[in-house]
Amino acid sequence: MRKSIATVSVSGTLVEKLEAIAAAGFDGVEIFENDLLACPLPPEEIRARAADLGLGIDLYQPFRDFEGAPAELLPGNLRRAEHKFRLMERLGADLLLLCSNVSPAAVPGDDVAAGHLRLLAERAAEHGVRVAYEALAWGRHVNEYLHAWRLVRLADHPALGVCLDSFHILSRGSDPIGVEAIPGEKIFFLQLADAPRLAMDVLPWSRHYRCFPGQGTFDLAGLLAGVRRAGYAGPLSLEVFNDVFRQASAERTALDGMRSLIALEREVAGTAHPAVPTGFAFAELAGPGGLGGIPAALGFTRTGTHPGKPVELWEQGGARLLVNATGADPALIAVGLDSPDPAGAAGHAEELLSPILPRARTPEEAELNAVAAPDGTEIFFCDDGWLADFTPSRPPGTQPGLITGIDHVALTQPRHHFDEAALFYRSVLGLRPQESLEVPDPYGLLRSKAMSGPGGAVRVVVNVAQVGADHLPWQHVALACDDVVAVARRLRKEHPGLLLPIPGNYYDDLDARHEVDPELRGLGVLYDRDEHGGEFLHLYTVTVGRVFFELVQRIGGYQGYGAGNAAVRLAAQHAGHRQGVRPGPRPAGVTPAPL
Ligand SMILES: O=C(O)c1ccc(O)c(O)c1
Ligand SMILES: [Mg+2]
Repeated sequence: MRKSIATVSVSGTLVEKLEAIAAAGFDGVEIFENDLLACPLPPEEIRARAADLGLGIDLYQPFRDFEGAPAELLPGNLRRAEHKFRLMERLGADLLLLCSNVSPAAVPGDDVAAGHLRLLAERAAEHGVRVAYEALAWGRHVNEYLHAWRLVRLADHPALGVCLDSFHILSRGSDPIGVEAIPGEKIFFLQLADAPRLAMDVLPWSRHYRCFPGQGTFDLAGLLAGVRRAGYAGPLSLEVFNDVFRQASAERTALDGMRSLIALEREVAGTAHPAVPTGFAFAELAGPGGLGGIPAALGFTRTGTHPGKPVELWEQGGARLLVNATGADPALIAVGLDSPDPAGAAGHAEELLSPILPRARTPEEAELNAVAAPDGTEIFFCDDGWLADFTPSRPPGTQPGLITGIDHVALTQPRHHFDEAALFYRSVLGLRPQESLEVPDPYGLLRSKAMSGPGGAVRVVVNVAQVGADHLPWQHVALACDDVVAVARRLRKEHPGLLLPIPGNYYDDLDARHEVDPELRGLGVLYDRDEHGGEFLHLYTVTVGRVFFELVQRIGGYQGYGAGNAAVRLAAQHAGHRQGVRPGPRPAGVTPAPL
């Protein structure tokens, strides 16, 4: 379907917005009035600029506070409308969006409102303009889409139809099934926005927190399927008011919007994701100086070396780490995911605008494709072939140990790209959002979202500094094990400096909440319990460069991440860093081993 986006959804001047929108491949735009008013170009030139960029002007908006206005305001309102119709002729736009009246002065009564709508449609038709009437969720008398449709039917004019906006429909909890009762040709326009579930009034929720489809919690695929069944064949148009998008790169936001529409169309078509990853193949760390000896200290064995690159393979149980000696500072630089169909997964990623990264490869090396996650981490789609690229330094066989695999990786996002990350992991990798929360940090606030694949085989936590530091420094690899206490005992004895010290106050509070093994206190093991009795024991290493390790033990089906302990962990990490090295940004020039 034709794809459009409202100019309000991206940052910049009107011309910058149009350029970014065109570059992302959109067919059209909704011109938002504020963007036009602030633009130094006359409407004819805006029209020409859009045409040069290959963009149609699908809609001009918003026109406000018209239907049901007190009688004495009608002449002035019609005068306003005439001006806008003439503007639209200059702009080459033939569809005007009318928002339902929000004025406290608006009078109730469907007959009056429908009469006004008819009048507006008659005047519009004289200019070759059509009017799409939208029920704002906070409209004074009209705030339900089916009410807007009743008025359109009453007004009964060919130049009048409805504009459906997913936010106004779904934020109020209206049943979207009603869209199927509206004849497709009377749905003049469809605006799409998602939103996180927030307990707040609909107006600030709409004006500050909308996001692209797939970034929030609304069932947009269900709504779109219904609108299509109704026979709607017009554009899918993103209309997102979002405080972060207003600051972010317009190019990146527009591209992300396009990705969201492609993913939505695939979801409606039932081709959402062909090859959801089934596990972690490896985590690759830039490890100059061997990561401070942490892999060996944690019980990993070096099992192979790459013949052509300074990369070592370290294994324990089902966990594999690649330690890449390039780079200035330790960091997590790539993640390998087991894929049932690596080629299909790579093709899917490309369709979702995540290009396969260029990679130097000798003919003997396994063919392996990677895409860049929003934070720059390279995500590889793997089958078992890549292991053969390493020259074994041991006889083959599983390296026994207490660690059994990789439980999750936690990545930190650039400040403006948290929603982009959620959409990337959901649409490109097929992971589902699981847990979203805010964690206090001594110097700010961290926002965190866990995404996971079927059965929790792949778990990715994305973090972003909500307030405070511009770019959160730390990433981590969480290793699964069957007995965290045994690991902790051994580390305490053999590498006492490796474990992150946890304050006694934490254990006093833990004792107040749960009866736990008193040994946890001395070992620095943290604890959580869920409402089903599932338990979580975990511990942290100190940080090297940007990265640290967590060891986790899940008991009784626990699905979380010990979120309640994250604030204590962050404070302990900051304390450690004030005594030692401060964390730096991701080292420049580190290229993941293109296996
Ligand atoms: O917040 C608003 O005023 C507003 C304006 C135009 C729209 O299409 C909309 O959905 C909301
Ligand atoms: Mg709207």
